[in-house]
Amino acid sequence: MSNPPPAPPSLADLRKEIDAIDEQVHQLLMNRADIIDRLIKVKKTQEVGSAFRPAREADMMRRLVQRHRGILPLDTVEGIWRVIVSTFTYVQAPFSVHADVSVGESAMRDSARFHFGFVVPYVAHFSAQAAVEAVARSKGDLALVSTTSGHTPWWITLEPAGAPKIIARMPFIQRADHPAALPVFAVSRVADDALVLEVETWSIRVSGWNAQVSRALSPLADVIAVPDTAFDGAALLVSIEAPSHLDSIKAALIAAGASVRSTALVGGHAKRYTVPS
Ligand SMILES: O=C(O)C(=O)C[C@]1(C(=O)O)C=C[C@@H](O)C=C1
Repeated sequence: MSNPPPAPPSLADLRKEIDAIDEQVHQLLMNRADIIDRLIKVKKTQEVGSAFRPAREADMMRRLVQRHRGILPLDTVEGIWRVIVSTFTYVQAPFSVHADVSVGESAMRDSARFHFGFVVPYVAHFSAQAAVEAVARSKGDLALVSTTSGHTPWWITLEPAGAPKIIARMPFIQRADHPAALPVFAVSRVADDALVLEVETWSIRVSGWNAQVSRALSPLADVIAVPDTAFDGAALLVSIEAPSHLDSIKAALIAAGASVRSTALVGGHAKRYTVPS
């Protein structure tokens, strides 16, 4: 005779298991905080201004996605880790997020809260220029601006040495129906060795800008263009990823009939990582 199947666990038993896991998760977070406390001294965060290390974060988010499985939504896991990592960034050196809400208040606020949580102060600005200028006046604050639209060439503020730079593009993990899908550049001052240039962002000023020149560039790079009617030209923010290169962009501009008046590297970010649907 076979034994009767074991009785299913009671609700109280399952809740005991959940309590034990919650305690472990909480304990592990406190252990993580202790490590951050030691890391502050090693990293000399206070001297540089910002503790944000976008390349490290992009890598952490990629690994998170790659090992994730099961019924827990990836959106939830990514959101939890964004709050953990950005809170520990804040704990090392407090900063504010200055967001350009001219591209849509709710989408920008969702992006700021998803990526930086509620502990990091959020400051709304009515233009990208104002957000970037607030960062330029600060020691380690960070601006969020759209990667796709520009009413003014705010990136010119980033040209001088010592000015803040584009340091990240978020979301770090792209996928269909991302809960904070608005593509944004993060602009901040970071240590030179923290700048990642897998994709370079260049400020390029051109003369002879027109639709044909714009079409010639679009297969080679992502471009935001602000036409400058006084000079028949434009201020461009061009995101360049290998195999494209600044020289190939310049050559394409010239071949299409434009001339290049100036170029300046204004930052960079990790390669875009897309989760297949
Ligand atoms: O690795 C670092 O440099 C850290 O400061 C730690 C940490 C984290 O909490 O994991 C926090 C901020 C950085 O942007 C990256 C990672």
